[in-house]
Amino acid sequence: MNSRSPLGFELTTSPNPNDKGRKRILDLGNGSEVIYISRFLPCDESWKWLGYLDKEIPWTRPSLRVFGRSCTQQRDICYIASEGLPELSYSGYQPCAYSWDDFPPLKIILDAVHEALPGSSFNSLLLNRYKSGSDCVAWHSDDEKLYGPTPEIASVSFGCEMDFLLKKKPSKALPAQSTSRCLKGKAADHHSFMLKHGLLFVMRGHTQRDWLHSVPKRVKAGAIRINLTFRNHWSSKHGAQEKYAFLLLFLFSLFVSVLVRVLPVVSAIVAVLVRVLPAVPAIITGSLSCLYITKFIFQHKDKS
Ligand SMILES: O=C(O)CCC(=O)C(=O)O
Ligand SMILES: [Fe+2]
Repeated sequence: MNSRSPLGFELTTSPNPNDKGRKRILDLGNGSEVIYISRFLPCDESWKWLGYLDKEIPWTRPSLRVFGRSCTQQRDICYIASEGLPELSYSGYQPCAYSWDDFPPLKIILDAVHEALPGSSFNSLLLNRYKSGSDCVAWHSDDEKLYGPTPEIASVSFGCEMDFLLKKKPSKALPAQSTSRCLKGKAADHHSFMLKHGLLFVMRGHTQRDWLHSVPKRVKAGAIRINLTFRNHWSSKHGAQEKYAFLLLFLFSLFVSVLVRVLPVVSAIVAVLVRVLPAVPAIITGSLSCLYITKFIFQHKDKS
């Protein structure tokens, strides 16, 4: 796939077939997993993408309200969403939603991500730019209701390598101390990944429900890093469709359970009818004959 960028160079997403990165899947347990494909985009192309994104995207560094205090977000962001989606809002900030048509080359990466993740369907994109070593993302999970119960979040990285950390949320069922003791020797509750230039990293299943992630500050102030996080924003239409499907399923199961109870009664009535019906002509003829004989006897009795 090719598209001419506003900068005049060809932007492609067709990775070098000889250098195509392998898809690795890490099962985090309890229905959470991450996928990473290094060299998802070829190195040279990824540098072109970095240049394009750095110059063409209208980056903003928003002011947020966190625990009642205002602070500046420690990275630049931009938000792109398909038409008709409800507005995104977090920590008292509502980013302006740009359209995919404002940045047509981004559709090339969107298509490549869809191709790499069969069944995925992303309709919004949050772009992050880390300009210096002090830019970062604190521990959080992207578990907003608008992403649904098991969000799939696919992120493509460009530029300077940064660490991506995952840590398990404390279990609600057990006190914090006994949780770590219980998990000892079992599945790890911390993971660290290197977000390399051109890498596709995906979190899915219950990862947002059960895990926190962060991109910590770098000790050495390095070069710029840009990251694209593709998300599927549940529209109210999806929610309504789900409720409607649930109602239909409920009515159908109610109908089946009533049918299962009523069916034996109906079949008993049918069985009785099947036995009685052939006798009906005989019963009618017999009754009429009786009537006629009784009438005949009474008429002759009156005359005599
Ligand atoms: O920069 C990254 O790789 C992660 C960004 C992130 O976690 C987010 O935008 O929610
Ligand atoms: Fe995140």
